[in-house]
Amino acid sequence: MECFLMPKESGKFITDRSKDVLVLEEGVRKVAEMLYGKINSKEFDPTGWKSLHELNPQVMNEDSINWVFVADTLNFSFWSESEEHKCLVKYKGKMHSGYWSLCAAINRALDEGIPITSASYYSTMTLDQLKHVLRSDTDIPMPLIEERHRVLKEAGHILLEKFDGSFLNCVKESGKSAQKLLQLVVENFPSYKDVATFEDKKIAFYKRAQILVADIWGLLEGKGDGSFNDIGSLTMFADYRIPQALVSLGAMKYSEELMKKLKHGVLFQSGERLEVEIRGCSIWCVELIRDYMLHLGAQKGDTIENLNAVLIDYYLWDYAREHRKDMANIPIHRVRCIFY
Ligand SMILES: Nc1nc2c(c(CN[C@H]3C=C[C@H](O)[C@@H]3O)cn2[C@@H]2O[C@H](COP(=O)(O)O)[C@@H](O)[C@H]2O)c(=O)[nH]1
Repeated sequence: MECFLMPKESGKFITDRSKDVLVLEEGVRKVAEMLYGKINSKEFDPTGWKSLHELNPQVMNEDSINWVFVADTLNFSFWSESEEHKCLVKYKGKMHSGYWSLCAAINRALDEGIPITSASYYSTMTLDQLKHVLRSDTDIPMPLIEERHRVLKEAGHILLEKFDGSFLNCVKESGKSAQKLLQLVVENFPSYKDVATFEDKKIAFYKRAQILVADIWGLLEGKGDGSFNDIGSLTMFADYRIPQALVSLGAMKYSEELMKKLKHGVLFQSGERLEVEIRGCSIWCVELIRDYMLHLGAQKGDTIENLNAVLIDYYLWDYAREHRKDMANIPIHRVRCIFY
């Protein structure tokens, strides 16, 4: 079995050697102070996963757990060439873009009587059936539809073979450990194995695997099968939105060289040095933000209930969605892959 540095250690290893992405101590402190002011808000409470997002399942049951598994199996690469022309999915009278277009499409299918969250169904779906489920309400389709079809069928077959067709069985096998569930996911579901090589070191980001564990924790509000005693060991999820937010907020900085490529909309390859530096530095940057928030709490003598990289990530991701316009001067890095 090949051994990879886990995401946290990968983040540190990459940050210490990064040439085109910098983590800025001063900016980290500024963001930590901004977030500290929100520490008692809904956003920093596990119940926020449902109450803040109407498209997320609102009932804590096995169907919802299988909904999360399908959503996170397909949770990648929603960005479009142009902000004006992109895939949009209309659900209950509202238009949804990006990751939320996927959630809207899943809910639309369920409303139409298509059992899209049942492994016995999606493990044998045809490409045309999936194209119908994920159909856009604009003339721009959801990106990577063939890859989505491949990874969804593969995940469905494995879930049927190894976990009796339900992700709840995988969660139960983890014995309430986030790290155990993370390992079960990356060892059993190949499309979740989000790894790379950086300066001859095998590193892991495990973005979709970590967010899958976190979304189960959020759905179950950290209770029952989701009471992971080690949820704090997960890092932020290295996607293409959080780096944009971190640079926009001044906690991270790109070199002139890298900025030029981003502004030209260069297509990066998954695993290339610049892309790995962006993802790795984002992980470490959020680790430092969390540490500084804990330091602020200790200084003020506050007892902080829930503070972990997961809730910081969720907050920053929602923040980036709400401040899309303010962040327009910091382009996302464009990659087409199944990992994020
Ligand atoms: N780091 C991080 N990356 C996240 C998420 C989510 C959705 N999670 C929500 C669901 C429940 C929670 O309440 C979260 O609010 C999607 N992504 C990634 O973003 C990209 C899509 O972006 P856009 O094109 O703007 O929709 C794509 O790479 C996708 O994989 C997150 O939370 N954190």
